[in-house]
This record gives sequence, C-alpha cells and structure tokens, in this order.
Amino acid sequence: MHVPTAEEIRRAPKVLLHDHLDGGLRPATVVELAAACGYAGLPSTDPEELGRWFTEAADSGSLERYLETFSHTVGVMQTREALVRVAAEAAEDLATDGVVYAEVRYAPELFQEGGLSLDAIVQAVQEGFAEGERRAAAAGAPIRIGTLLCAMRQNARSAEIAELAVRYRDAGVAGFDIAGPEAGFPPTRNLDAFEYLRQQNAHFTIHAGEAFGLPSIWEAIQHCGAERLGHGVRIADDIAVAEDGTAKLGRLASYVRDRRIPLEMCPTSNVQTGAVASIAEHPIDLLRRLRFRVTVNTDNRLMGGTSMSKEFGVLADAFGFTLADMRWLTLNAMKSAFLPFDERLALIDEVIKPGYRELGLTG
Ligand SMILES: O=c1[nH]cnc2c1ncn2[C@H]1C[C@H](O)[C@@H](CO)O1
Ligand SMILES: [Zn+2]
Repeated sequence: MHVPTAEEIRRAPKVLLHDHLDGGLRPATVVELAAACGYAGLPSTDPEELGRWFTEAADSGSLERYLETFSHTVGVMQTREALVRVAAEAAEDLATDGVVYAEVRYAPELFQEGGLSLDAIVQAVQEGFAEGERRAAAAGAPIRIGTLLCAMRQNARSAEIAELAVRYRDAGVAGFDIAGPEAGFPPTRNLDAFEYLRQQNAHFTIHAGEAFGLPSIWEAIQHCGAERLGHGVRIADDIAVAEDGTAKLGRLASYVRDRRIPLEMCPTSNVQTGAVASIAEHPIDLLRRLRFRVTVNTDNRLMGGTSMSKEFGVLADAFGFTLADMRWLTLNAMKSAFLPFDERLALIDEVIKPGYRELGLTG
C-alpha cells in the first residue's frame, strides 16, 4: 500500500484526544485579541512572524521553556468574548483539517486574571465549541468536540477543578487531566482529586512519561488510576529491543499493553520538549508494531506549527505509515475517547469506516 498523499491524509477522518485550547490559537487571533484587551507583551504583532516565534521558542528542548510560551496565549484569553472566539475557531480549524471528533483541554484556573469565575469560563468555552460545531456543520465538515478540564500540577487546585469537571459532565465536559511541569510535581500530589473522580465514575487522563520517566507513568496508572496517558513516550524505557528486532517488555510496559491503556502520543511536541531526540527516533513506530493502544495527537498546534494532518504526514514520511495504519490509529483513538460507548460506536460505523472506504480502503 502506498504512502498517502497530503490530500488523502486531510480527507481521511481523524480523531484527536490530546489538544490544548491555549496551545491552538491562530496567530492572527492572538494579535487581534492582544490589541482588544491591551496586552502589550507579544514578541511580534505580525501574525506570520508571531507564528514563527511560537514554534521557534517552543523548540527549546525543555518542557519548562516550552510552557513559558503559553504566557502570551493565556494572556489574551482573560475575557468571556476571547474564550468564546478561541473555542469556536479551534472547532472550525480542526474540522477543516478533517478531524471528526476531538477532545480539547484547557485549565480554567488560568483564565481568572480578569475576574471570571470558573463556571463562567467553562460556560464561555462550551458556547464557543457549540458555535464552532455549528459553523463546521454548515461548511460541510461536521465535528464533535468533547472538553477536558486540566488542573495545573504546580497550583494545587485539582480538587476544585475535578468538581468543576463533574458539575459540567452533562454539558460537554468529558473528563479531567493534570498538566504543567512534570519534574517535581508527581501526580500523587492530586490523589484526592483522582479519588473523587473515580467515586463519581468520571473519566481522567494524566500527562505522564513526557519530561519524566517510568516512575511517573507507574504512579499515574497504579496510584492515581489514570485511564489514559498523556504522551507516555517514556514507556519505551521499559522495552528492550534485541539486534534481531525482537522486543522484550518489562512489567509496566506489559501492563500498559495488556490493559489496552491508550497512549496519547504527540510526535512534534515530543521533539520540541526534548522528550525524544527526533521524529525518526520516536517510539511510536515500535509501539505500533507491538500493538500498544497508540493514538496520534497534536498537543499544541500553535507551538508546534502543526495539525493532525501534519502529524500523520510526518509519520508517513518517517515510518511509511499507510492509510490502513491511519485508520487503525484513528479507531484506537475513537475507542479510547471519553464518550459513551454507543456514541463512540456510532462515530466508528457511520463516520470513520465509511470515510476510509471512500478513500479506497475496504473493511
Ligand atoms: O505537553 C505538555 N505537557 C505538560 N503541560 C502542557 C503541555 N502542553 C501544554 N501544557 C500546559 C500548558 C497549558 O497552559 C496547560 C493547559 O492547557 O497545559
Ligand atoms: Zn499536552
């Protein structure tokens, strides 16, 4: 089977589980919102130059420096109007790229500098997603968005944010996550939040195994009860590959594979933060061959200068991923979504499989 063309990749239905709202703004929107709210700190007010600045600054080789770039997006997202606009545009941009279902995440606690309450923030973002879904449907590219609420690892507000996620579970909030610097902030600092979510039968994922290795993944799964792993790239540290290509899995890697724990892999972001040295050295291909529950994600479209299509394009170039691989990865993602089972199945049977059939894939 041939390596897909850029247009085939764009047209193929895609599912995105790991995308940050404050990492996906259009550069022109950042410039306009900054002017509207009097934010004076932007490194450039030329959209093209600003877009370049984000990708270059984020290309730092360190998660901490990568995260510093968010001060400019968070800085212009402190009003209700800004949140509605950014959310609507995110839904539109993902739909244009051929994404049919996306879980978009953000940390409500970061948008309170202008006095907004946590509830007002969640309501504004939900309003924006609904507007974006309407515009996408009208443009002939329907998309469904689920929201994940993040608590920031360094802020110790996770119990409050977990309660917020549960409060809005019937209004489009599909789950919870913790994000931010990994080293020095183990997920076990938030055990009360995870305990509460489990008691409420609520879903959560945890950023783990990105800037920190196996202990972080082990804690996220075995102490906190994470259903999915944000990144999880370092699980490769628990796999030994012999010269003849055979792989031997350690106990943790075996557990992750046996339990079908989804890995939300973000290749471009992993290179930018230094979690892996290059795309060619990314363990995603090894993990795919070993049939881990691998998914492909953008993480931050602005900082990575990326999109779902670009991520798949890069993987097709580096590893020869075919449309059949794309479909497998997309089905993995849809099966792993924090959406009710019947709705996941409907998207698989009515949208994803027919979409790949249209591109000539049988089955
Ligand atoms: O890759 C990441 N690892 C940890 N935290 C991240 C990553 N990408 C974005 N974030 C942070 C910065 C955002 O402000 C926050 C919520 O979206 O999540
Ligand atoms: Zn992330």
